[in-house]
Amino acid sequence: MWRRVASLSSSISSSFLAQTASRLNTWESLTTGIAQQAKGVIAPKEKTPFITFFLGGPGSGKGTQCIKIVETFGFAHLSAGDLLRREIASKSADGAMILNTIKEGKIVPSQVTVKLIQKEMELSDNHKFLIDGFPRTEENRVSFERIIGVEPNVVLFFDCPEEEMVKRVLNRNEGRVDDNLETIKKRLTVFQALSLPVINYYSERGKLYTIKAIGTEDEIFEQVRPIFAAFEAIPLNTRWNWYISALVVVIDMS
Ligand SMILES: Nc1ncnc2c1ncn2[C@@H]1O[C@H](COP(=O)(O)OP(=O)(O)OP(=O)(O)O)[C@@H](O)[C@H]1O
Ligand SMILES: O=c1ccn([C@@H]2O[C@H](COP(=O)(O)O)[C@@H](O)[C@H]2O)c(=O)[nH]1
Ligand SMILES: [Mg+2]
Repeated sequence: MWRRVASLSSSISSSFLAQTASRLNTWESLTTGIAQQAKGVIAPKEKTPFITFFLGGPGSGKGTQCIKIVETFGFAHLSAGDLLRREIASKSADGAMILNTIKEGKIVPSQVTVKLIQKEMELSDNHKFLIDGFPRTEENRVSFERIIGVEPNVVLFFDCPEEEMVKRVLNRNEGRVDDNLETIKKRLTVFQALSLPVINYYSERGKLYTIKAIGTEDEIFEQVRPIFAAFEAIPLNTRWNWYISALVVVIDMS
């Protein structure tokens, strides 16, 4: 259906098309969510989940902007890194393995991370999830889709120069075991090799919103705000809403 609408005119800007495709994908993923609920994979909730994946290199400013997104748009913030650090602090069975993996700048096995995210989603009363720093690898992505049974509605990517990311991480001063030059270099290599393919995957599906993550925190948020504001403006709870927004697109184009 969305492909038919999208092919009506080649003169529409690609960003507009990407936005439209994304809205239509929202419908696709909502119906997938409903199907998964029917199969009992995820607990039925009053509203279908709206999922944002927030990706970007170490120190690109994801966590900082999550605070603003939560304040403004009321998402539940799930930082994969924070969930893993909580496992270390609680000395859980996986704690020692997670600590070593983080010190090495490597990626924790998907099943461990996805289970932690799943638990938080199930415990939350919210239906809007801002999943920060995940999926880090294609295997993470596939594992999330298989276990949770839904795809993201929006994927945000913070594009930041390496020099700036290194500077920010070294100044962070939060006592993180991975905030040292040796681990940062490893994390940057892992990001390039394993996380960029995930970003490319979502770009090809028209779900990716890339932000140049340099400037002040407020300047960056002013680039982030319209992305979520657009989704707030058009609630997609029903098929009719969907058709209406598609119609608006067609009228806009003519
Ligand atoms: N726009 C900005 N300009 C300068 N410093 C910033 C900016 N945004 C965030 N910072 C600072 O950079 C550091 C890293 O930011 P943050 O923790 O939000 O990054 P992150 O993407 O979550 O990193 P990680 O993936 O390592 O968790 C923090 O000390 C934060 O205060
Ligand atoms: O999905 C994930 C997220 C994180 N990790 C590990 O944790 C650190 C820190 O993550 P931040 O998002 O920067 O807080 C990361 O370098 C990985 O080692 C992970 O394995 N999987
Ligand atoms: Mg962070």
